Amino acid sequence: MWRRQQALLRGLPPLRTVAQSPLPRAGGGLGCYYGSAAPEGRKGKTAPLQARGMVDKFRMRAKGGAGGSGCVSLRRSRSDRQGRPDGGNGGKGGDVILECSRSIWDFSGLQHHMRGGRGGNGVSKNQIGTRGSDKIAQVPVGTVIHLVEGEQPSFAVNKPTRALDPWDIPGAAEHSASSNQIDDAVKKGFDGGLSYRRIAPKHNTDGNEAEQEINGQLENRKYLHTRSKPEFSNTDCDVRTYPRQEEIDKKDQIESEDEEFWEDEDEFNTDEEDDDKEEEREEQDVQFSVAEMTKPGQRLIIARGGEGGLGNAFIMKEMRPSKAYRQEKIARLSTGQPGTDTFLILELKSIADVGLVGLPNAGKSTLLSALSRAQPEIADYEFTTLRPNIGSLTYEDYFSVKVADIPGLIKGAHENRGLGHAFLRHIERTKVLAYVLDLAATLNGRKGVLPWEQLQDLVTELEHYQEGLTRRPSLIVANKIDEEGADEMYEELKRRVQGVPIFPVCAILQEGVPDLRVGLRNLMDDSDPQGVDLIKITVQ
Ligand SMILES: Nc1nc2c(ncn2[C@@H]2O[C@H](COP(=O)(O)OP(=O)(O)OP(=O)(O)O)[C@@H](O)[C@H]2O)c(=O)[nH]1
Repeated sequence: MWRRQQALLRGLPPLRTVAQSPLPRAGGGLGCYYGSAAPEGRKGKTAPLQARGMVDKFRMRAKGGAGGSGCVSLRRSRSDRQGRPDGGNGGKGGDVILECSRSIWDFSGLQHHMRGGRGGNGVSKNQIGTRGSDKIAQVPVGTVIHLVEGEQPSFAVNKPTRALDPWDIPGAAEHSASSNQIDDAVKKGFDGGLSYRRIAPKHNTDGNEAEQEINGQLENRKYLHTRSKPEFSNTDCDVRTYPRQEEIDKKDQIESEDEEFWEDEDEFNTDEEDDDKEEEREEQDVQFSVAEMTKPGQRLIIARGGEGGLGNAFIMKEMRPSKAYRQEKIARLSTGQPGTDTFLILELKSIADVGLVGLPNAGKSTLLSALSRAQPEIADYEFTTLRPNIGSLTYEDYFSVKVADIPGLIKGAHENRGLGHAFLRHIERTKVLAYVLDLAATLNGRKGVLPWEQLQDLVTELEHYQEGLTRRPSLIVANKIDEEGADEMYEELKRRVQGVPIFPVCAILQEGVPDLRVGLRNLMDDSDPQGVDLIKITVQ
């Protein structure tokens, strides 16, 4: 479904869906599994080829932690037997954050469900509850986020250290940026309540908006009231009827255990039929590419923690509720807000300047290791490369080019043959394409494909995947020139393919590699570079 929709979006005829395909699923569909990421029941359905493959599409549900409950407490003393409210506000719930990291290759280490920590409950003596812990998941560079349900994710500004976060300091007077509950409640006031103090927004050092009282720190002020006796008294407000701290804790624990969020743990482990239904449903509402993670260290908040509930000290000072509604309002405002809920699809699209494309065994990985310091797996069998490898090529003037070695493509990859074309998404963003052709594929009795036919197959597959992809600046690497008879094959290739530069190379001995480096650089700088045109390839 996913592939079909992508094809439709690109204006191509829809490709066969996974369900229709008689061949094993090769990673195109949403929620596809590879290797260890696959649930038991599904492992048998995948080809052995994929057993060590990467997970480059992933569905994830995230929920911000609930805010802690505000405390309802009275401080009594000998001189004040009725006591006065001193319950602190609840702490904010933790966020769920995606962090871009160079050391992560795919989504195999992620969890399908993530949830921020719950904010701590407020405590007596006007102490604010602790902030819920953030849950951080590391994703690879090049992760694209599609939104199925929920709020748009937002990039986080540089976070303040925990020590500076006012929500972490018990009894701190500042309130969180989006302290909506406080703000709303204060603005609305209580029914029949007295005047309230206005809370003005301010910008704190980390760029987040914070709210602060105009007239100084909350805890430094006296308990202000227009009446002579404290309005909050045992008679006005029977503390026994309020949700006490222990009760709130107990209730919250039960709620969090009961929540559906954890119940549908098998949501992503259903069988293929359910998977397709799910994909169909998702298709209707997916918002594509709502965010992209392109720089290491970048942080994206995908689910926000809820605001903490208000403590009775704050409510009584700021809102001065009327007697009639007091209990009800305090009970409602003291409950922490739930965090936001999102359903996302993560997709990996590597970012590189040059994409090495070739049939299996053409020598792409060997070439990458010759061009850069990358050390991809190299072996004399097909599909050694099961995930894209990226190497960095640095020139004398410190100009740097990233080269991606894409797993081998075969004819019919768009119909899910071989590893399928799932990996082609990794070259969607490359600026330059380098077609690696094996000059020795048919030499010395080998039953391979002739180099110009290799090129034709590759170009056809790329065009099937994305129309116009092959118009990108391109060059040809004629590899394995050291083999017997490869020189003649190279000469024949030059006759049959026009319009793009061809570089004879022996990747294994690094011969011709310096010229190729220059060729790649020229192609990057060229103002009018050429792509490969099928018409300019003579096959017959
Ligand atoms: N003679 C010769 N052999 C080479 C050359 N370059 C690579 N090879 C050999 O070709 C085989 C395949 O090399 P790889 O680099 O793994 O090829 P690949 O294109 O990455 O293969 P896949 O991972 O299947 O996509 C290995 O045995 C290499 O040693 C070359 O320039 N000359």
